[in-house]
Amino acid sequence: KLPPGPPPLPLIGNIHQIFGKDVHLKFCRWSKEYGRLYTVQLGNKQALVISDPKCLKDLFNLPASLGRYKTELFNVIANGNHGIVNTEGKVWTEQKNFCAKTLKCFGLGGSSRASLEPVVLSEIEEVLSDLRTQLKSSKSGIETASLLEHIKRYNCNIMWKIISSGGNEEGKSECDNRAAKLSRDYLDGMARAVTTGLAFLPWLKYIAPEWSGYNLLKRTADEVHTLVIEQLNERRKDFVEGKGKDIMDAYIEKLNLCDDPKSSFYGELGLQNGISAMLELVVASGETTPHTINWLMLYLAHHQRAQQKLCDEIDRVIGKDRMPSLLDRQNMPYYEAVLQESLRFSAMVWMSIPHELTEDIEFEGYTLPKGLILLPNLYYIHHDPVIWGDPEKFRPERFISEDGSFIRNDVMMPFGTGKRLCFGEGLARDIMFLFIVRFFQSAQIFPESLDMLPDFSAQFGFLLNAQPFKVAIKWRK
Ligand code: HEM
Repeated sequence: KLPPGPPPLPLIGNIHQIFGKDVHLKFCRWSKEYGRLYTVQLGNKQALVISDPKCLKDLFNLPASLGRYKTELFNVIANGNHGIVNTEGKVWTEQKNFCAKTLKCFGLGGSSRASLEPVVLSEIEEVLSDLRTQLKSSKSGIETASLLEHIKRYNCNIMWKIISSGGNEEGKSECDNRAAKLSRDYLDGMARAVTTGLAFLPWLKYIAPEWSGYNLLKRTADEVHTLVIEQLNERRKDFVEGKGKDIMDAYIEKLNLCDDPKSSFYGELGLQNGISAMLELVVASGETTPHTINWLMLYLAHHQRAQQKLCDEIDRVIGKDRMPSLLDRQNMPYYEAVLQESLRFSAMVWMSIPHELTEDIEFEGYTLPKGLILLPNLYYIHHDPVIWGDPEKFRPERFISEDGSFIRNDVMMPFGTGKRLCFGEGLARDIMFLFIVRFFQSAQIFPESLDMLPDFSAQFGFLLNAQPFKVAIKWRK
């Protein structure tokens, strides 16, 4: 017996009710009506929606919930079941552990921290310099700019450096020209696939491939696969063992050395897994990190007091003459609170990435069958009035204690929870910290005019993104 939920229609189930925009709000209304666990029917599949943080944690810590529901959203980029996001069992464990380890090594927060931090800071200087030039040449005389494209370029340049360019200039232009656009196109395809229902009705790809977003996903995935294969083959030619400088090198070495036919790194399958895993890193980071920074910018343009408090903290901890360093983070509780509140309020990855049960289990008095889709209602969890009191208010102070320190709150799960949570969290937090802190060390932002900033309603898709907006920028002395 499964928990109750909205009554389904024959064949399509509840799909007609979750079609179109703002579906996250519909799921929240059902959470209020049916409670912390309810069932929806998505075509021929049943899904359990979990809207309670403790239930979600308990469930996602069980090995049976580590399966992944294979939607077209990731099938195409994973070229079937390769890589990390779309795999389970041995392949998932091996690929995820390897990627997480190499990210630590070549990302910002690990052994290469000392070498990558200045590179990241110089990327930020470039964004600031571009903004200065753009604003000077603005004919209208109003110094306004949309920041999102700049932030995406910054993030993508860094990701591409970590994955495939080892920080050289060539990699950067490659990224600018192709990978950034491809990851954006792919995310657009994913957004379309969520609103058209393709995410849960795979047969739509046969009857409406263009309209459903499938063709966009497929075209983009094919192109980006070619891009990575080209690079990988080029690199393999003159690869020197032990001299790896990025994730692609680490993969080449691993593939070259693997002689165990049972390993997910072996032979042609190993190559497929490696390519999919690297692409998934680009896709998984390409929009999430920039849109989180973008939401934070929008909130701070609205909330000038919070912005001023952040600037004061930056001045106090870092000052005006020195560049920020990741080590400063531990001394900046208000920054941490602003970011945390932005992650909570936007609840950008609103339904996480669906899981699927790999075996029957007993849970909370119900028998949950193998194959059941698991949908974490992260939007509801981050907006539940019982937990937050005033969830519709942007209020970083909810994460600050009386003595001014940062309050960790276990209910926050913007990166998911359990054994399958996002392993890019550390890197995302590092990339965001350096950008946000250096930006507000240099500038302050204001609404273009009071009625020009959008409200906080989101553009609905796989992610909840802010509506396009511009801000006025004032450089700080
Ligand atoms: C603010 C930025 C980010 C947010 C909010 C975010 C959030 C999430 C969430 C909610 C999941 C689903 C977890 C689950 O399945 O239970 C996820 C998975 C994932 N994320 Fe992130 N993420 C962010 C940045 C990144 C970055 C920078 C990377 C790569 C370096 C990354 C790589 C991944 C991968 C590969 C998965 C799939 C993990 C798996 O299937 O085991 N993410 N992320």
